[in-house]
Amino acid sequence: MHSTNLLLEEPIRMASILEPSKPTFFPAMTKIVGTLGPKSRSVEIISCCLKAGMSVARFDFSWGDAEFHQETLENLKAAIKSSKKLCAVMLDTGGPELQVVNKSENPISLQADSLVVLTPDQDKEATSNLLPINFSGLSKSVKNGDTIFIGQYLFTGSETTSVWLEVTEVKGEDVICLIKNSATLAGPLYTLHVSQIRIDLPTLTDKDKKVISTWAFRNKIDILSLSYTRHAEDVRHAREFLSKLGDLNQTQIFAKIENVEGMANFDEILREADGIILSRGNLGIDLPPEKVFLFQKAAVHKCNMAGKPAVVTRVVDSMTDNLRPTRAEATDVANAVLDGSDAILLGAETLRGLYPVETISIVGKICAEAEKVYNQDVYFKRAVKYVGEPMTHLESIASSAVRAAIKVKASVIICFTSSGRAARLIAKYRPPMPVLSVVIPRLKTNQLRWTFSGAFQARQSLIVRGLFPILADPRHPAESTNATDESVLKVALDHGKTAGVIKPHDRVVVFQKVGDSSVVKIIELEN
Ligand SMILES: Nc1ncnc2c1ncn2[C@@H]1O[C@H](COP(=O)(O)OP(=O)(O)O)[C@@H](O)[C@H]1O
Ligand SMILES: C=C(OP(=O)(O)O)C(=O)O
Ligand SMILES: [K+]
Ligand SMILES: [Mg+2]
Repeated sequence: MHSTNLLLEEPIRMASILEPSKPTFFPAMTKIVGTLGPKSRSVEIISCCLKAGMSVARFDFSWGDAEFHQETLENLKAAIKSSKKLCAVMLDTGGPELQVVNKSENPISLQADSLVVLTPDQDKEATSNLLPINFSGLSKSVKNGDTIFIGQYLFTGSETTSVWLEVTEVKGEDVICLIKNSATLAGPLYTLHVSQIRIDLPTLTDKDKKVISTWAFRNKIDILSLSYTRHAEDVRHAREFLSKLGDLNQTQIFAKIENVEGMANFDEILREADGIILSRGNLGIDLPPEKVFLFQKAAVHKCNMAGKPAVVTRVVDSMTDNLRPTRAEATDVANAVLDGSDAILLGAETLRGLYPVETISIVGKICAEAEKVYNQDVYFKRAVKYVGEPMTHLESIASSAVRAAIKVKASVIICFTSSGRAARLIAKYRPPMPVLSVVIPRLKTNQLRWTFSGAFQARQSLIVRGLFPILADPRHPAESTNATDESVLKVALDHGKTAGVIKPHDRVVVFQKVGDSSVVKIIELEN
């Protein structure tokens, strides 16, 4: 590989490593998505999560019912209000997920070198030799020698509750497997992953559609996380479904790449999706271990070049019950940032972990350190080269804004945006300083009522590295006149000052569109 692929500012003085990190108003430019569940659903804990740096809350419908998630969401709203921190809401679908059906919920011990039968007959009791599952097509999909993994929901890999099976025989609808390691399945939800096998179920299931048209519709979710996306068509289909549900036509779709089929169709999926989640939990099982990092580097790079957010999952599993991550995990978080990720998604750590707040805080600190040595210069040149010439006016000005901000050592970039597009384009060039994206609402009508756009767009930028949104007052006219021009800018500057990112005599780069032209201006503050 070419040496410029090392996206690290060099050289680093060893002594500088020990310099304590300066406290900043925000933990990191990289965003943190927290999965909310039993250990992270009180107003108090969620407030602490927000203050520690969580900017997106994930509600995973693989698990829990709508009522449970609604209660958590109401608490999230209260926490947002009291902590004055913005947070986007992400709904994660169940999708074609295979599950063990264990009605009694009694623990089941599986012995290495014994046989176990997977059966679609859900009336049967789960035992050490028989596991009912929620899918009748398994016997048609697998063949002898295939590998099946069964793990607790949000398995971390370090439990003694995960088991590997090898298919030895297919008998009617049953699949007979050899147990490769001893394990005890204890807990309410166990998922199955069959390595590199296509599961003949729709990506958006009937259950998912029901949840979206009720829970998601009621709560106007910002981001749909589409589990097990395998084709661009999956994204198009989900988009069409959302488009008929009122405000959900503004919801973004993040495709979760969880298996080799999604990986093989990555380019076309990326074209359709608004962002990508690298679901390393499932993908880490589908791929041979030695290939996981290659996928990550290639996928994050493609997302960066497309200017679409890349989210990496399963980073500090061991923090589910430990106060410190392992060395490998801490290094992995930093590498995800150096690879160019926008956000880190926490699963078991925040959902059922003992230390949800500490986890967010430590991950934020690691991200911040990695950002400091991220080789923006190499990245910038690569991004410009990738786009080629001629660039669109907007992209040319957006990248120039980032360059200007670096050259004049601006403390922030202020970007006016309505759709969020301009802010995302600036973020694409990975400025080392925060971007305050001032979202200017647009008045729109569906012939029944007038509404303002902007709220979705502001929250959706909470998953993009470096973007910090401010929703402008809708009473300001969208068209910038000289009078409003200064006033909205002043609100943004005041916001930056209160937040501590802008100080007297700082330089600030402002990006805006005036009429049809994109404009960058550099302002030097007096006080
Ligand atoms: N200084 C300013 N004060 C208030 N509004 C502004 C200012 N500068 C630009 N705007 C408005 O912000 C909006 C930005 O939206 P737009 O340029 O369409 O961005 P995008 O392509 O990101 O949606 C425009 O309506 C523009 O008139
Ligand atoms: C986040 C993941 O998926 P799930 O929704 O099953 O947690 C993953 O596989 O990494
Ligand atoms: K899920
Ligand atoms: Mg998964």
